[in-house]
Amino acid sequence: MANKKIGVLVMSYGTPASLDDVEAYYTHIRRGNPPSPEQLKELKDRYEAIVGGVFPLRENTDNQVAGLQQKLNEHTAGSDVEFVCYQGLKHAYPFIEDGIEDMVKDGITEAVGIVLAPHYSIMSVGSYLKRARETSEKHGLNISYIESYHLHPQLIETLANRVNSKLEMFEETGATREQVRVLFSAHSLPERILSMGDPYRDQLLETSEAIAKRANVPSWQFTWQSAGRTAEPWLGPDVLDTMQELRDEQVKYVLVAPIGFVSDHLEVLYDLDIEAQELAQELDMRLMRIDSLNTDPLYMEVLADEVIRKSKEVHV
Ligand SMILES: CC1=C(CCC(=O)O)c2cc3nc(cc4[nH]c(cc5[nH]c(cc1n2)c(C)c5CCC(=O)O)c(CCC(=O)O)c4C)C(CCC(=O)O)=C3C
Ligand SMILES: [Fe+2]
Repeated sequence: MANKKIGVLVMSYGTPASLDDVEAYYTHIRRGNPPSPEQLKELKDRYEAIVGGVFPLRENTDNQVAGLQQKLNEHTAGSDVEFVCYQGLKHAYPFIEDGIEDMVKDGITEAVGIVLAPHYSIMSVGSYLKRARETSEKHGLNISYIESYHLHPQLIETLANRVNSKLEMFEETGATREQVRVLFSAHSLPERILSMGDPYRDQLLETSEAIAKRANVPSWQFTWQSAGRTAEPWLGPDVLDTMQELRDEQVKYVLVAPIGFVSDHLEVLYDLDIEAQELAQELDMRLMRIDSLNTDPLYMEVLADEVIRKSKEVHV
């Protein structure tokens, strides 16, 4: 029988639960400033284009948390430790603060926090951890964090498999591996993160390089996507500009691998599958993307392994 319960705070960006929730969600992202009707319509249109009436995005995260819980149970069966997962979202209910308060209510005193994003940035993971830290301190919860896991061997393995299987699909249609340009991509952030010494870009390049090596990718480069529309400069080049350049280089086959995202989100289903795909048609280019990890057992193993390792370090 388990006599020690350790809480696991599973954090992510959060996605609205329905089309009606988009306004409140967007207002939260904009730090309480409601979007203009035009901005709201534009975002709602993007969601509508991908969900077609149903709204499956929240389920992706719910399923990942359930998958991690199950993996952790497998690992701890018969031991005296039990892990209990709680969700904490940045911009939607249950918020990071709610997850921590639920743990405290359940009598949990020790916890590990992990984010459903492998790469650390002050502006992404860093801000999740800051909020978790502040709320935990208020409640006297002893919580430690996994900041990144961008080179975890099973993460590289499963992403390399996904790249490989799409390269094979290209080969089946008559292209050679050398003719396919693999574009590793991630969510852009404001350029100023670089002068802040942020590890985000370097970690993304390390993941890309490790996958390229393991999957024997002859031709690849890194590009950004989904930049915000604010006045300040965001990291580039953007995937759409990169595709224009590839056309000038006569590249006909492109495989995009959005390694900064771990499940099917707006950035994958809209920015890549609709927007980038439309451009590919215009450029007479064949564009594919790797499947998202979602509840991939190897990804669940990565998360469980990180949580167990951290808990052994801190909560012996
Ligand atoms: C680094 C990063 C990740 C990856 C790491 C991580 O996962 O943390 C990420 C993920 C996500 N971003 C998401 C959605 C949105 N992000 C926005 C806006 C912004 N993202 C930013 C950064 C990131 N975002 C930033 C700096 C902004 C500007 C405002 C702000 O400072 O926050 C906006 C506003 C409108 C727009 O600009 O499009 C939306 C709707 C969804 C859920 C989509 C769904 O529902 O499927 C997910 C997974
Ligand atoms: Fe975002």
